[in-house]
Amino acid sequence: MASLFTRSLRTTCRHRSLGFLSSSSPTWFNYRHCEGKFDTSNKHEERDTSSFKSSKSACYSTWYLAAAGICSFSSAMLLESSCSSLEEADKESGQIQQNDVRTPRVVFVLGGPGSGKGTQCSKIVKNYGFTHLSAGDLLRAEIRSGSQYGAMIQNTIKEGKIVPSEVTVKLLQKAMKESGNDNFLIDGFPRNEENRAAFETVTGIEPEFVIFFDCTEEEMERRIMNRNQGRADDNIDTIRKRFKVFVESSLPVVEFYKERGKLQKIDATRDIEDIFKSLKPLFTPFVEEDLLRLTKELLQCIDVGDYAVYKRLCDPALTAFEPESHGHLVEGLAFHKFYFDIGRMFPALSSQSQISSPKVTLVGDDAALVTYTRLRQSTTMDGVPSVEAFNETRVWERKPDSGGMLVWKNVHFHRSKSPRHRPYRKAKKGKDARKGC
Ligand SMILES: Nc1ncnc2c1ncn2[C@@H]1O[C@H](COP(=O)(O)OP(=O)(O)O)[C@@H](O)[C@H]1O
Ligand SMILES: Nc1ccn([C@H]2C[C@H](O)[C@@H](COP(=O)(O)OP(=O)(O)O)O2)c(=O)n1
Repeated sequence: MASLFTRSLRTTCRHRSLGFLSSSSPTWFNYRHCEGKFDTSNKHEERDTSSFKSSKSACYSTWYLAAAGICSFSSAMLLESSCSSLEEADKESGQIQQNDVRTPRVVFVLGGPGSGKGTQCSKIVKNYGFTHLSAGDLLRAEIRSGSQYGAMIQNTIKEGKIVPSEVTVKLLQKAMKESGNDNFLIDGFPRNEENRAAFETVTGIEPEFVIFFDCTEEEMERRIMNRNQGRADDNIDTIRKRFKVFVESSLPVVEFYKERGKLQKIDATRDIEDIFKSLKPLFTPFVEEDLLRLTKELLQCIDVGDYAVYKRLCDPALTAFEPESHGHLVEGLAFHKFYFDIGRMFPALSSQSQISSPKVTLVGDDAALVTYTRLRQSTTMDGVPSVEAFNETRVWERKPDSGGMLVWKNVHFHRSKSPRHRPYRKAKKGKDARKGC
């Protein structure tokens, strides 16, 4: 963190070169994510974004956007006004925008009625930060809302049949927009070929994989009869009809994904914890990806001097060993904030970092080590380019945020010293020359 002293963080110079990354860029980012009210008519932003992409630094720019989460799917969706009913959603169909940097992750969860889809989904949500969208719950909520589709949905469900895809896809689309997330567990969908094709056509999204809870009818029937949620369709007549519809309409969808190598079949007759254990490895790669993305975002906010993002990503009790602490363990954020603060005094300097040879090691469910070499390019006060290479280890821990959601926080880091390399400067004799690599 302390090399911020020389690299001086975010610079006016970069603000200018990256156009829309003005001094208010963090606000821009937060605005989209927290309030979702960004004005799409903002010409300044549109113009600057396009020139940014076409610039020489497009590579870095794209990386920056991804790292900062600026172009996430949820942001794109939040750009659109949220609609309060399905009727309003009608007017907006097909408007989920997939931005180019980060596509949403969608996992479909299939299985017969009572196979335990909802039960496992709530465990996945708690552990992996997905938004759970149950097609059945959305349809039941639509009935309760008194919408024009209510009676039709109610009758269809009572008959154990499948509601037309047009309605279900719109409800899903609306819920996705409103979630502010870009990781979705979609439960009880697609239930037939029509559902599958409609979702893909309207959203353009393909699932990462599809979980299929394989359970016997006897066991499913037993579970539903004990479910006690007062559902109109949880009676023996409707249950039998639902089983029939499942075999005829939903199993072909399961087969479709099996042929495409996307199916994860789970023996759902076991007990709840056993089933969850076999689901965990499916989500581990997402956790690793997210940790790497968070680490990049952290380095990026250091480079650009965005303390607000740094504070969001780090635990207030962050500990660190870094060359600047001279072998002492630094505790808390004040030591690091100092460098962000003085960064503002050196607006002519700029820097950017890249991660090389990253390795993510999960330690149980709630802790992880991310190790890598960080290559940091910067310019000195006299405009000379320089490259440093640090070996860094960051310890991340998953902790509840103020709203009780589990989020990853950087709780400790360790950074090595770096030999300084100045590619455009003749090596001096003596001490400096030995430092260069
Ligand atoms: N593995 C399991 N073993 C026993 N009961 C279960 C299991 N999974 C879920 N249940 C119970 O069975 C009922 C149906 O589960 P649910 O998650 O609602 O199924 P689905 O969403 O597939 O219809 C619930 O009452 C739930 O508590
Ligand atoms: N994609 C979907 C999902 C559910 N439905 C309707 C028809 C289903 O029988 C009911 C209940 O579905 P839900 O997934 O909540 O419950 P079960 O898995 O059947 O226990 O909703 C639908 O029409 N289309």
